[in-house]
Amino acid sequence: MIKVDDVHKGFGDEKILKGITTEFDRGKTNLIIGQSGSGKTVLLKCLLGLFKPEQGRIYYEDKAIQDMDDEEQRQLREKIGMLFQGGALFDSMNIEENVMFPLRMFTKQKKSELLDKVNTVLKRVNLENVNKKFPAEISGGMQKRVSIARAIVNDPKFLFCDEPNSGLDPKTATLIDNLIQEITHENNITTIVVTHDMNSVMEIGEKVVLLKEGKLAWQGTNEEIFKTDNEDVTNFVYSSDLFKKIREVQNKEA
Ligand SMILES: Nc1ncnc2c1ncn2[C@@H]1O[C@H](COP(=O)(O)OP(=O)(O)OP(=O)(O)O)[C@@H](O)[C@H]1O
Repeated sequence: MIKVDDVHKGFGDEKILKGITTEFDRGKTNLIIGQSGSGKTVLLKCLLGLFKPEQGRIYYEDKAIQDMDDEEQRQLREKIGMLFQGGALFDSMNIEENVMFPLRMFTKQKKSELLDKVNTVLKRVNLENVNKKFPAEISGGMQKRVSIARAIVNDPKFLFCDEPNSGLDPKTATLIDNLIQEITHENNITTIVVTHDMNSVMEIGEKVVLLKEGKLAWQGTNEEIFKTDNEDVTNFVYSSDLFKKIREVQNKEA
């Protein structure tokens, strides 16, 4: 579990996060949504300790990052998996080397043990026989699966995904979403996904946090989001014509 308590963050005179309080649950896919510029990435960077809030605290389980010494922060980083926007694989490394990268940073195990772990996670994301290929030689969806394998190879307790679907066709995007959710449940991970994608909200939004202009506008589940009359939610969700039509049909049927 990650708890965010009254977090404020700005740059110069500009206030970006204006007192965010929420919780991200363990064993669930927690989604942060909101319009461009609402502060999603800034919040993610605060959670990761890359930005220091001017006010407020962020708790990992029971301990606030603000109270952790350097060694505790290093230990925390070991428990975090990151799935970056665009995959961010190293072009000059083959798939096996890409997935092994975080293990090399954090462990001193023998190469054969590392390779076992790499093969286990590649198998988990349904990728076999690609070890010696380079990122440019596989599809975007496969690259994304490699990125997921790399994010979970260290057996993280916390998984952060920044726009995991960007650049994927709808079917592949759904496969990636479902994979993230399955791994979250299997390993009881606290997963946080930053997304614009309403399909992701429908598919895997076990907890959804909507930001608007640096404030928490609404939070709830994917089932609740389509029922609420909260204006910020309806403005965000039904800015898409498709979802507007779905709502019209639902209202007619009701
Ligand atoms: N390092 C920084 N220095 C100054 N301003 C920043 C910095 N990082 C973000 N901002 C500002 O914070 C605001 C929120 O940005 P943020 O990237 O969190 O939005 P977002 O909700 O993630 O948007 P998008 O969906 O487009 O990625 C923006 O106005 C941005 O210019």
